[in-house]
Amino acid sequence: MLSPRIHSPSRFKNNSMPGVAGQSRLAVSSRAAVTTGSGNHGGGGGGGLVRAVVRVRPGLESDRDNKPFHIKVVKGVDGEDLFQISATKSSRLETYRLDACYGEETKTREIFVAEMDAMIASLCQGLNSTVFALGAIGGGKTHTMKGSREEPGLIPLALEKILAEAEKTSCSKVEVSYYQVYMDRCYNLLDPRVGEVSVFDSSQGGRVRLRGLNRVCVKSLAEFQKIFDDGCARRLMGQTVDVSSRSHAVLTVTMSSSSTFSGKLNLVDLAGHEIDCKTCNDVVRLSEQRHVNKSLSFLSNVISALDTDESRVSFRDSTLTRILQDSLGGNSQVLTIACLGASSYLEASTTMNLVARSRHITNRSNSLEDIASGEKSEVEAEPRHWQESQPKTPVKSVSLVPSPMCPKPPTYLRPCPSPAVRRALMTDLSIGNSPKLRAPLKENGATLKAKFATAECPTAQENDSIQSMTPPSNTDMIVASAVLKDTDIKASSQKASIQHSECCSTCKVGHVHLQREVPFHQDSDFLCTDSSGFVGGTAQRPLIQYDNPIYQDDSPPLDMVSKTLSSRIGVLSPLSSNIKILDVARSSTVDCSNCRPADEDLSHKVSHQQSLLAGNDCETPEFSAAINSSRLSAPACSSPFEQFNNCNPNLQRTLVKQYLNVLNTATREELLQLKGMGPKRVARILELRDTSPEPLKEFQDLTKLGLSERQAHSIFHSNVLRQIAFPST
Ligand SMILES: Nc1ncnc2c1ncn2[C@@H]1O[C@H](COP(=O)(O)OP(=O)(O)OP(=O)(O)O)[C@@H](O)[C@H]1O
Repeated sequence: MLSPRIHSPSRFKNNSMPGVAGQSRLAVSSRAAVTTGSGNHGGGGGGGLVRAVVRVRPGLESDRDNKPFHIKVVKGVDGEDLFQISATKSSRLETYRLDACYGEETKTREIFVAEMDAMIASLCQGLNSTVFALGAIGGGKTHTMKGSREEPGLIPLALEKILAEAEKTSCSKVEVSYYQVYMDRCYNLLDPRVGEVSVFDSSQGGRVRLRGLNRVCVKSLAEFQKIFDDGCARRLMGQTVDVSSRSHAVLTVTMSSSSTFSGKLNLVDLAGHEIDCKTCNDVVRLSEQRHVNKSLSFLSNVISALDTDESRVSFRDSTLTRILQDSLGGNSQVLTIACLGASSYLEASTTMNLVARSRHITNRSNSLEDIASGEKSEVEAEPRHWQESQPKTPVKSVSLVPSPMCPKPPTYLRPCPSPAVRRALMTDLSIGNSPKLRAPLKENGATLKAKFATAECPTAQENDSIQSMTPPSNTDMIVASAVLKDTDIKASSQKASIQHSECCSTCKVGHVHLQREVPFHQDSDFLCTDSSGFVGGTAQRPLIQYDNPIYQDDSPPLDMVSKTLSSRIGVLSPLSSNIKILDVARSSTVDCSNCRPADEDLSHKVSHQQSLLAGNDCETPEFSAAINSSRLSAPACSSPFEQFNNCNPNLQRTLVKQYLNVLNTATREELLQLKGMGPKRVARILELRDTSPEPLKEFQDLTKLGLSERQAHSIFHSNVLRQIAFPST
């Protein structure tokens, strides 16, 4: 069976929907459902009309042995019932103030009675409502909304009830439209001939009009079921995990009477969010998923803003929210159902955050009960103490885009660093740069460097427990204290191992891609999209994915980045020394005497660190100066290739461009003077030039000359880099 279990709460509340007095949640079996909240919509919010509930589906055959998380109800400080989702294999847990929780045994009809009866009553009075089923792929959204013949979903149940109500008031007309929003474009599902539906603003008071969307009048459930089934068959599905919906499907039911009112009910089966790297997606799939995740983030922003009664709600950020605008704002009711399957803890918490971001109360990555001894707390306490005593330094170098939507720092978001910073991180992504830190790491049998080099990553299980070990923001301090306390090898070893764990904790499976880690300032608000499209919010979500990393879990980017920046920026060195190095480098005289031995450098760092601790010198080296200094001071003793890697990326690009330019334009004689260019290769270049004026545009184009990549590098190296390093040769 699936792990999530609903622990019955000690008390239940009558939790009524507006418009229907006395509608009781007790209609739902106490064994399977839990309700909390203050009795109004949006129990945790500002008294808005947003209800956030969770439905946990039973385990399927494929979920066997997969117990990624538990859900339980706990008592809040003031005695209220709170929902807690906790990882099975670690002590990570998050707490939300939700309105209800429906367990594995709850039938859709029970949810309908509890949540939607009142909505339909409101519809009859001319109010608009929207129901969203949201969750990861395979979470049970379609089962909840559409259902099956054996267990009809909320859509057929709603239609059944609406048609019954319409019959009572003989003048009411029930019409349905059905469309999908795919890659932010709207398509009619009832009439395939129409194709794309145009969304444009109407001249009447900010309303949105949909040109090409037809409404079909339905009189009986059988009639509706046929239309609906046809529409469902047209919905875009992917084959990645079983059959998965790749678009948001919206069924809009309009109930109107010629004289009095016209209410609208939107029933939305959202596309599932997913961590794209898990499924080795192709380009189209990635793009689809990116759109899905992005639109879900925008929807979450809207829900959160409505829930907290914010004065500005950004409906226009995505097509879906733009279309649904008139059924979300004002006095419309919104019901969000978080459908949780047996996905990972991360996916479950992402779902919860998307649905109930503004109800997110706590987020703990470690729990004292789970810590066998006090050892870890001590290890954490020291860096924290150190951190508190320090001025904020290197991370501010990374510019962050402030988000107007995020009142709290979203823990899963990290801003993308500039390519230069990424490169800098990549080159220095090794704690092993410090011999004193390397020693304890070696002692532990696994240096970070080795870890990264061999691309070893913790397993999912390890990862969860790793994440629970220490809060992310401590690692930088751990690095610092490890450098400082060289006498305390044991302590350093402990700290270094924690640091190592954190650095690797961003991925659960597969390999590590060095470029994926990006700086993250936890004290800042910012808005950033990742490759999978998530935008803003406070959801626990992994984010930036460069090239082809595989990650699954929330990560401590601050630590790793602080660490790497520390080594790159030279934050532990005094400004004066940076300037000195810079000056030496600028003098353009390559002199090995300027390269201080590592130990000397370290002692320098230590002495500066000690002076920092003593509060004597709080100066922070300029980021750019430090970058330059480390780049410029290094090459004296390094190979030309290392120099090339160390030099400014713009310079690298320029050199490559110049080199290719020479190959594209030089005469035959000039080309023959180049190293590695024999008559055959030169002839090939001239041949290529006949076909195109600029045949070599990229470095990779050198393979057109019949060179392997290695040969191309080697020739480039001998022609260009040697000239830089040893101009006299
Ligand atoms: N409450 C439930 N009881 C029994 N089976 C369920 C329940 N919820 C979901 N399932 C089953 O789980 C599987 C996945 O559910 P479903 O297709 O509804 O997921 P989904 O969230 O719509 O996925 P996707 O985003 O990929 O479309 C289906 O086989 C469905 O029958």
